[in-house]
Amino acid sequence: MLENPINTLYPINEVFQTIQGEGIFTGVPAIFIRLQGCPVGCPWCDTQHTWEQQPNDEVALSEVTEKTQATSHWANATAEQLVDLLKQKGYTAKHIVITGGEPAMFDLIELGQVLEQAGYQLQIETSGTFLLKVTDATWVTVSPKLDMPGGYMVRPDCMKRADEIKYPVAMQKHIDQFDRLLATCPPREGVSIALQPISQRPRATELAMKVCIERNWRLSVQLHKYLNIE
Ligand SMILES: C[S@@+](CC[C@H](N)C(=O)[O-])C[C@H]1O[C@@H](n2cnc3c(N)ncnc32)[C@H](O)[C@@H]1O
Ligand SMILES: Nc1nc2[nH]cc(C(=O)O)c2c(=O)[nH]1
Ligand code: SF4
Ligand SMILES: [Mg+2]
Repeated sequence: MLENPINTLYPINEVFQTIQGEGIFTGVPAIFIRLQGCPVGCPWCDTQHTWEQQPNDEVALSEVTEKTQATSHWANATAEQLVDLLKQKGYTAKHIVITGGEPAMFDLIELGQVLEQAGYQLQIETSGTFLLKVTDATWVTVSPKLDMPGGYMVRPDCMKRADEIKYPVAMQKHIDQFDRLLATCPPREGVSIALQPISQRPRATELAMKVCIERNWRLSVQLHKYLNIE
């Protein structure tokens, strides 16, 4: 039995099965559930169509699950509806990535409990700027967003809960900002740290590789963009 079965509605932008292209789980077959809405405002964000949750963009769940291109259309779904959908689609992956948008704007406990009961392992991709409401078993990937236009701050409790840190970089200034974050809001001992070059820019990739080698951090290159998959 769930502790609070209240049939929370989650705003869904898209659901698809692919290969995880980022972070520690790179290469793992995964189902992505992308939630609508993010106020953080990273200028280089690759999912800007998920930022606004406009009432006029609400569509039927069947429409978002059949998307062939990125749009700002979204549909409400309960956790149970999502489990039914994954079964109906015949997806074989057992790893589910909850992303967005900023999924940590929502209470993800019920979603996590229902998906875990159905046999899935959950991962959340988050900027670390909202209080996390996830199950204990959820793998938390924090991709810290520092000094972004939305004015949100990375939370020390998110940094402590992180199972991995995956920081987007393009220039030395970003490394300096990250160093200050690590000094003031340290993650747990031994947590994996990766640098992720912003938008595959060659200079960003060179910088990320250089710093990763110096610090013994990992490189995360958004494999899906090199493979031209979702
Ligand atoms: C689109 S975000 C959604 C989840 C959450 N809002 C976050 O920022 O972690 C998913 C991941 O993509 C990364 N990302 C977004 N745009 C990117 C870009 N242009 N280049 C590299 N990484 C990017 C984010 O840093 C994050 O790790
Ligand atoms: N293949 C693939 N891997 C990903 N890892 C994180 C993604 C995201 O947008 O959160 C993502 C994505 O959009 N596609
Ligand atoms: S926090 Fe994530 S979804 Fe929001 S703007 Fe930044 S990268 Fe995009
Ligand atoms: Mg992506």
